[in-house]
Amino acid sequence: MTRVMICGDLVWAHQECKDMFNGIADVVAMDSPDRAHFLANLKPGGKYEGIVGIYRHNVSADFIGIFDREIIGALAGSVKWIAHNGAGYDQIDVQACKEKGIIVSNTPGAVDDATATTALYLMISAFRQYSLAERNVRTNKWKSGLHSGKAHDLTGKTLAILGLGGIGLRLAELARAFPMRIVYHNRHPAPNAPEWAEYYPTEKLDEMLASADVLSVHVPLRKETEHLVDETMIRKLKKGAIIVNTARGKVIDEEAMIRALQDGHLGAIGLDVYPNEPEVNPRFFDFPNATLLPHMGTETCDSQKKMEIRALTNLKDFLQKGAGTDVVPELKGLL
Ligand SMILES: O=C(O)C(=O)CO
Repeated sequence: MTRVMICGDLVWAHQECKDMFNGIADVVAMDSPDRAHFLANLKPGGKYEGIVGIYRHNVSADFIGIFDREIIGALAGSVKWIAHNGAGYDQIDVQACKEKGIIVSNTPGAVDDATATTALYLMISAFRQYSLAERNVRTNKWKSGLHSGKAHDLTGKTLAILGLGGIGLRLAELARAFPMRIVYHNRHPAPNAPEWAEYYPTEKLDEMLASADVLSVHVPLRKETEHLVDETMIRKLKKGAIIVNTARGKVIDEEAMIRALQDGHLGAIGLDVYPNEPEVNPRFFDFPNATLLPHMGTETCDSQKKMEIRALTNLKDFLQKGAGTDVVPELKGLL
């Protein structure tokens, strides 16, 4: 029987997994305690021999590390599909997969609600000083250090979205309810952008930044997007602007962001992601105007179940129809 591997525990979709692969594949759990054990068991005679597809979750990196060139190189020729659970697939060396003819899929759509509401929470907290206010209550400081002069309504403010994909679009819809003015930058106009979302192409990016009260980052981490939000971009925001990041920490130059908080150019920040998670730069703890979360963009049972099912469906569709629907853009040409 065909074999597929679950690499990183399933939490919510056990029954769905059983139903989906019943009669079409044996499901093998990756239970290696470390990378050496994993690599050894990919070899002929090892417990993962003969697998053709892999369901992968980032939690597996805690044991075997990320799917870098070493791991991709060690996968048997039988492996043709990696169904990643998550929107961001920066923990998989997609170029190495391409060279080996392995397709990678992700779970766009399934993450949109939970991640957009996380960005919304960070934005509201940043505008209204709610993070500091909560810290105050817990330490018996009441309104100490809270000034209405530093807090703002969201109504009428401009939200600039860097990367209007599924998450950015959901955030735009939520923020529109205040109402906020919505502007966005993509390399090309987003095909499903509503008419009220104003598009700023690269030539007009500076204009967008200068008009933004808050910049929310929603681009995937790739070589080209590492430190995309750099000193220059941050300084083009108006004084007192807010930055929110629920995408990936490395998309922003963290040192530049800290400098801009220190000299007051940025009014506040809201972060769910950091360059070297789970480490958080302790310098952020000194800023009363920083709202910080431990990467919980999709930490809801509803969304995580959707994500597990979407990743498993990609794997099942690969087995039954030759391809899943959510192939990552870099590999679409391989099909
Ligand atoms: O889906 C992703 O890429 C995430 O980061 C989940 O929070």
